[in-house]
Amino acid sequence: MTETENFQTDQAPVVTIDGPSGSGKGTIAKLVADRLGFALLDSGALYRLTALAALNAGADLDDAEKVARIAANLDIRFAIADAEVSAILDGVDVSQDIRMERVSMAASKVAAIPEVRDALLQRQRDFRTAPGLVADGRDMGTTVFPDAPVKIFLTASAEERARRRHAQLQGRGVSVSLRDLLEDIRARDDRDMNRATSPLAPAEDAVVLDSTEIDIQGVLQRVLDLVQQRIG
Ligand SMILES: Nc1ncnc2c1ncn2[C@@H]1O[C@H](COP(=O)(O)OP(=O)(O)OP(=O)(O)O)[C@@H](O)[C@H]1O
Ligand SMILES: Nc1ccn([C@H]2C[C@H](O)[C@@H](COP(=O)(O)O)O2)c(=O)n1
Repeated sequence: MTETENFQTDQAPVVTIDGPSGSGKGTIAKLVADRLGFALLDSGALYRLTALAALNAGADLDDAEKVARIAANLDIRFAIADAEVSAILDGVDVSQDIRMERVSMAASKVAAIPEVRDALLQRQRDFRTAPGLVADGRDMGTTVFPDAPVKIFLTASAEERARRRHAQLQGRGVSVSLRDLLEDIRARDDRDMNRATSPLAPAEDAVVLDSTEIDIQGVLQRVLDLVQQRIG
């Protein structure tokens, strides 16, 4: 890479969208990236891929050193076809597998390991590229891209997030109880917000957007307005 390309990459604007599970980060991040022609980072997918690789290896998820080694050596890539992003682990498309509930819970556990977060930090920063990046996760605005010009903290009530997830799963033909989903969401919120390293929290300079009563188009418009104000 030439010095000029490197400069452009380091300076490329980043829009960070952090928030709890099911608040709509992934949906909004994709729409915003499409509108702006920016690259997209789904940082949760990296934790999910680490969790799946650790489960596949039969690793004890409490073995921080081992799981961190797995995170540091992940053989992954993201492929884009028909506007859909697929996650490839060791050459296999695992896009569906990483969304399974057991992987979600495992991801939340491995994400609490500081050594795993360190191992994934540079990999996330490497997504920054011209003309810009939209990054969604839990610590995009606080830790990974603290200099981002646009930071959103997207939230919604736990009940509404459980309802959305329930509808999403039903749409895919997966039957789960709303009560179980709500419990699950609360357990993940608790773990994500209370871990010692990079806990889920709005950056000081983030705009907090509560989408409980705002539909997807409404949230998208608010984010685009903010991008217009901050980046032009
Ligand atoms: N403002 C909204 N109003 C209604 N439904 C929404 C809204 N935002 C997102 N959804 C729906 O909620 C579900 C969850 O959204 P999404 O997967 O984007 O959340 P997320 O924050 O990325 O979750 P996770 O962190 O668990 O990956 C999806 O079915 C999505 O279509
Ligand atoms: N920057 C991030 C992204 C995700 N995580 C954790 C939080 C979840 O428990 C898990 C999966 O994320 P999701 O795909 O649901 O967004 O990974 C995190 O700690 N930091």
